[in-house]
Amino acid sequence: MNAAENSAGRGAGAAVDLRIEQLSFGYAADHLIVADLTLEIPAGEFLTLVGPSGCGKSTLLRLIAGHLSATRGRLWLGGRDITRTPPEQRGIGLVFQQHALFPHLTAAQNIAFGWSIRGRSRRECQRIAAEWGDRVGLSTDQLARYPADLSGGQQQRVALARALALQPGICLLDEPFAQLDRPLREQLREELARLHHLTGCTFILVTHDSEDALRLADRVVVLLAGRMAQLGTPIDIYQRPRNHTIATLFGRVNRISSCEMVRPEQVTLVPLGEMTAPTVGQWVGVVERVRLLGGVRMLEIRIDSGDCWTVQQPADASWPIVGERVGVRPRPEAIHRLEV
Ligand SMILES: Nc1ncnc2c1ncn2[C@@H]1O[C@H](COP(=O)(O)OP(=O)(O)OP(=O)(O)O)[C@@H](O)[C@H]1O
Repeated sequence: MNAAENSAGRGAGAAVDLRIEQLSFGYAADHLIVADLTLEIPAGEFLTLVGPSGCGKSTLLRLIAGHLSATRGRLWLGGRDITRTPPEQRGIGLVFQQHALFPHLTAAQNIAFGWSIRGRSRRECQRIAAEWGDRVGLSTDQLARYPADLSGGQQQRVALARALALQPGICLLDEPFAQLDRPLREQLREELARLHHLTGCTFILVTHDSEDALRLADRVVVLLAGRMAQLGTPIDIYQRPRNHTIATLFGRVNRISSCEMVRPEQVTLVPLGEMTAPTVGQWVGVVERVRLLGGVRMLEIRIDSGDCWTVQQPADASWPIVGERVGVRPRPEAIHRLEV
């Protein structure tokens, strides 16, 4: 057993569950930012929190971390009531954008900082830093550098290692990769999934990137104006969003009627000559635009009724072309009814 695993630090080792009970909070007395939120997160779950800017995602994370105190409600971590527990005694790992690394400490010293202030020897701290540095993909050379001499991605790896090295039962991540470019984000997304698997820790990730949210999560919480608007598996949220606002957070939406929608990959294109009668469940439109997006071909089709639909095809499709008239036919089983 290594020093980290052998630790007696609060929450060290096993993942813990979190219960949020009727939690409310407002920066001003007359305006709730988090409103009567109840949620149970089982130990080891990867939960993502998604919602439009200003809906209260970071505020909720700060309440869980203990940097803000709830106006109403309770928080239970591993069966322990932590509602009034100071942040440093909650045993929660944090990777927040605003939690900068200590500039005067090397990457290795940053990673082992939590253990160093708990009295671990220098040698133990070095070993912990090497072990966690390796787990997050930092080289020995990078571990010896100061944060200012590391790239943004490397700094976030240090922040991740620093949070996870203490083996918290739960780790809160607030947009950790928001500042990074797309290829790096994708790489770190995969690494985050690997680290979640490796540590078994409960993860709560705030993100405005719907792809992160859907790819990483066991379950997704959608917050709208401080309230839980939907909770479900990624497939639930993507294919069966409760309303139009939620649907648009997670990708393109084709509206069939005021309360029915279909996703772009669930629409079949039909040559006009092969359109069947009667015409219920199919429409005709003209291709206005074709774009290659990663591995797919996206078409924008102006339906005769005036609506614009997005239809997804494999990247190597060559039909139809811009200006052509086509039939569009949503797969009946993929048509989803929204609450209005
Ligand atoms: N310290 C503060 N004092 C007063 N209002 C605040 C404070 N911090 C945040 N707010 C307000 O609370 C609301 C929720 O903010 P929060 O940062 O939780 O949203 P968010 O969903 O994380 O947004 P984003 O995705 O833009 O980061 C916003 O309207 C914001 O302006």
